[in-house]
Amino acid sequence: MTEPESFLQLPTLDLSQPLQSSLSSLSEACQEWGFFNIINHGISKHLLTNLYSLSKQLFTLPMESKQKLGPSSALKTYTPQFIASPFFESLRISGPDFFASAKNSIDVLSDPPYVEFCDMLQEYCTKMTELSKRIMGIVLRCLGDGLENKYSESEFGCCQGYLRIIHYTPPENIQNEDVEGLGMHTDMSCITILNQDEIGGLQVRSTEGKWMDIKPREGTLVVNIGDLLQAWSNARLMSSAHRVVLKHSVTRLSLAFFWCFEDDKVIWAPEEVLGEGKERLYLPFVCSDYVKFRENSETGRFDKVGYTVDDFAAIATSELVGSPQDS
Ligand SMILES: O=C(O)CCC(=O)C(=O)O
Ligand SMILES: [Fe+2]
Repeated sequence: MTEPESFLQLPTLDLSQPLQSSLSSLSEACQEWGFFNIINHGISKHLLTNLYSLSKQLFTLPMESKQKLGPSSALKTYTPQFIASPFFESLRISGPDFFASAKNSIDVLSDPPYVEFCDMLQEYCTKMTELSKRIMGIVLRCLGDGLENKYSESEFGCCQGYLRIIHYTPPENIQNEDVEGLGMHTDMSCITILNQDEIGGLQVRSTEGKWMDIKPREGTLVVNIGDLLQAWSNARLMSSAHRVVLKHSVTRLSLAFFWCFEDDKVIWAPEEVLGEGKERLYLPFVCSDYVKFRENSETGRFDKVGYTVDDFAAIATSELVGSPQDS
């Protein structure tokens, strides 16, 4: 496995400041890495500490309990270890009614249920929804003047979010080796907002194939562009491959909020977004068809390099994989 050679210095968007001064560094970061940091985002330390502590408790429940929400249950909100990786498990909370989604799962898991946990998840996800809308607007501004007003509602107005609480349990006694907690992949979202704990381990792959650490910083959330936005922007915004490496024998917890197009949305870059003189790079495709393609090609194949939207809809490879219109 390649050793990361350095850590990546990403631009930080301060949401309490006027945007103008950071717009050009942000545009560059979105094109080159598809990753940037945000601060002063309105998520309190208190909320995060409580969410982390209750989430950790939840993952210490016995496997028989957690399996009640596993892939063969009715809810399917829990992903046990050995699906994404041997060390990764997660719980999914879906919108638009985050409280109901959290309560459905937590009622099954614990008796008595943690109502305060559902309240916190509702608060966190509602804030993430507001943040996602705001950040989407900013990213559209990076693509050009006037695009925020033009497309925020018309193209992104039906986006929905979901949260994944992710718990990593590394093997004991890791010694000078990188253990992948989550293998190389791109996100299937428009944007993802990630809170990683102080353990670190998130890495992004450069175009030359070098792994760069994205170090955790207190009070900072990481935003990254996902495949849906890469395709919608005709690859002017980059959905970079990333992974999580476990370097210490301690558990790690992260909160990943995915902001996605509605299932039946057809992804097709508007003319004005294509970029000057640029050809179209993607065939139109239906969002849920891409999600299905990824699920079918990845389940139980955590040792394989992940597929991306380029494998699914890039015009150059369309003859190999077939376009969604053919099926
Ligand atoms: O756990 C992390 O820090 C990253 C998770 C991630 O990349 C994902 O769930 O897509
Ligand atoms: Fe990811």
